[in-house]
Amino acid sequence: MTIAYLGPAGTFTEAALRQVDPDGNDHLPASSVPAALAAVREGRASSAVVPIENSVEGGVSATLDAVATGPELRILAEMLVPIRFDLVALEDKPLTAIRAVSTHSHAWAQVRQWAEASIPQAEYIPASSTAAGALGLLGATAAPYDAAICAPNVSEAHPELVVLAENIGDNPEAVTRFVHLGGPDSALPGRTDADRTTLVIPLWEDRAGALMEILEQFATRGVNLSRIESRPTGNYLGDYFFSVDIDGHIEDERVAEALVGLRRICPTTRFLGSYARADHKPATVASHHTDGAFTQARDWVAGLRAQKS
Ligand SMILES: O=C(O)C(=O)C[C@]1(C(=O)O)C=C[C@@H](O)C=C1
Repeated sequence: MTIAYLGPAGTFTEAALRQVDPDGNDHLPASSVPAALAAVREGRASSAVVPIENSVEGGVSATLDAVATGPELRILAEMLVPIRFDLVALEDKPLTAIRAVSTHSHAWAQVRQWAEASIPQAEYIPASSTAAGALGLLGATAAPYDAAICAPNVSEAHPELVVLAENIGDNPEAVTRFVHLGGPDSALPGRTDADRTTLVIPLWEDRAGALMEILEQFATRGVNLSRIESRPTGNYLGDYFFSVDIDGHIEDERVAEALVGLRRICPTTRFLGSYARADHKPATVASHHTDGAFTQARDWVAGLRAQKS
């Protein structure tokens, strides 16, 4: 049961993976989100863990785009990881002496204010992950940077790294949401009282009111959206899809009814999964949007239709 993840060891993604598989060691580090997902799609891994949303930076585009096209995948679970960044180097030195610093672009976005105030002279060098940036300092060949920004557990695992500044994130409450994905035939996680469903909705027809028509499918069934982002398909300018998280499980009548409506107006709508929310926050459901209200109304219509001569 190999699990692929955005590696190497020491990334925040690995911390999320440890929540799913604390003692396992059949973990396959990948150098990018698409590479981790390709390992599942090509059968080299049974599942993968990747970041999907950060409380400061928003959706992780690499993940939103990679799951929107290509062979389908299913989200099995989500995990939350509190984000804490340290600045590390190979030797102790004043912050004013740092020439270039490396980290993942999402991490850089979360320390930007600190960096502007504390190391304004430093050039930013992107890394494929926070741990990859830090481990680059330890490589056999000299890295084109002399400091890196990573999770504290990287310097804990590699005592050669000196921590120059601790807890440098602009928002100390930052959290990243990760998802555990399997192949399209993965068993649907059971319904709890606090679930989330993730969808990809390509804009079927570019016309006035198209987005409103999509949103109406949720609004009229009492389904709350917790995230909506538009992403370019890459096909041509102005061609977009929506990446959407809604409160609830496909086994909830209101969610199932909304998906029926959605699929009618956007026939290429993609279901990415229904799974338990990591924060266990239950959806607020009005009495006329409960399972009972939907089945009662449906039974009423079925009864009327059965009265044929
Ligand atoms: O580079 C890492 O350590 C990752 O796990 C990736 C990632 C991300 O893509 O957002 C995860 C959490 C942090 O927000 C910064 C980077």
